Amino acid sequence: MPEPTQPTTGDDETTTPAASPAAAPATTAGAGEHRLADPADEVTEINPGVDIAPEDIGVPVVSEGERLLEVDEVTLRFGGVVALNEVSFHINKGEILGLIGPNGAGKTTCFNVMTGVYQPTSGAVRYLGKPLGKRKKFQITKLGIARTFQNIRLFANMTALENVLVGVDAHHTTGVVSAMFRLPKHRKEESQGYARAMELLTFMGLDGKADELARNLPYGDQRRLEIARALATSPQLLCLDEPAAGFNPAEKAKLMELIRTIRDQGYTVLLIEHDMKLVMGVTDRIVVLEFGRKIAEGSPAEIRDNPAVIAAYLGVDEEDAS
Ligand SMILES: Nc1ncnc2c1ncn2[C@@H]1O[C@H](COP(=O)(O)OP(=O)(O)OP(=O)(O)O)[C@@H](O)[C@H]1O
Repeated sequence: MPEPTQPTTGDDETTTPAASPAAAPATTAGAGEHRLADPADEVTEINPGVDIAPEDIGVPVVSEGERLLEVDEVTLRFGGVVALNEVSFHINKGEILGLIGPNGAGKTTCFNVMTGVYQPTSGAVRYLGKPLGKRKKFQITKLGIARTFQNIRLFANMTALENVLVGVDAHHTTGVVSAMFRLPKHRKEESQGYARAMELLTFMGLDGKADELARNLPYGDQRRLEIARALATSPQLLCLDEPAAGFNPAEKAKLMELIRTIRDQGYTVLLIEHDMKLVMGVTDRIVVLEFGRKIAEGSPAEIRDNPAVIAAYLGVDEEDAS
């Protein structure tokens, strides 16, 4: 994605980009070393918001199938570029929604608008019925929207465990004084946070890597660590930006299983992904963007047969594609 030409509205980005797919060795699925957690493992059960329930921080909880987030006629311009053009769609609690489209369609920009990186030029994003407004990134994280990045952003010089603890800390309620004097409430939060972080590392098959520096982890592990860190913020909505980039087919198949397991444990997932097999295999519904506009929305089967979508991907006129 190009460098921003518009100032961000969120807090400063403090993460250090980790090794890129080209710079780091890919994991070899099936090699045994970097196993994804088996969804059937009892120990891998996790609960969203296990430490802090959303209602504890004033966030209403919606039931399965109810509308969690709504993108309402959102337009975003970067100078002359209309990255999003009156885009509307919604995400229901408990579903896996795919956001697809050719390169430059506006998918990542959409994530950026939903997570407070950019303010829409017009339109609104509503979460649990309320506009996100000018909330900053950390405030949106606290409300329950977490994301991973197309280009992995981990704290490269921190261990896997420390990276996840950063996510857990987002919900800590004790302050500096409590920490300095190691008051009981702080110590309790700290030990709960540690347990939660280890639980998430186990869930992602990374428990054996807890003490390794993020930058030394193989590429596939870095991608899974990013998901663990996002889950550590106890989100209601998990946004994954091309989580399978750089994965081989076996790793993609495992990722698909993992995404399903994440949903089965109560999370709602929004997935940007170029790999059509993965998107078609794991999502309940798909929204398609092209040149910043929504061109289709429907079930994977409907999207697969949609002439406008086929045309967008093949780069031909819609009539020629039908
Ligand atoms: N910060 C920015 N400044 C200027 N233009 C931008 C910026 N971010 C995105 N764009 C432009 O907005 C459009 C949408 O970009 P975006 O990265 O959202 O597409 P995408 O669908 O995520 O693409 P890809 O699949 O290649 O990641 C593109 O034309 C892009 O060049």
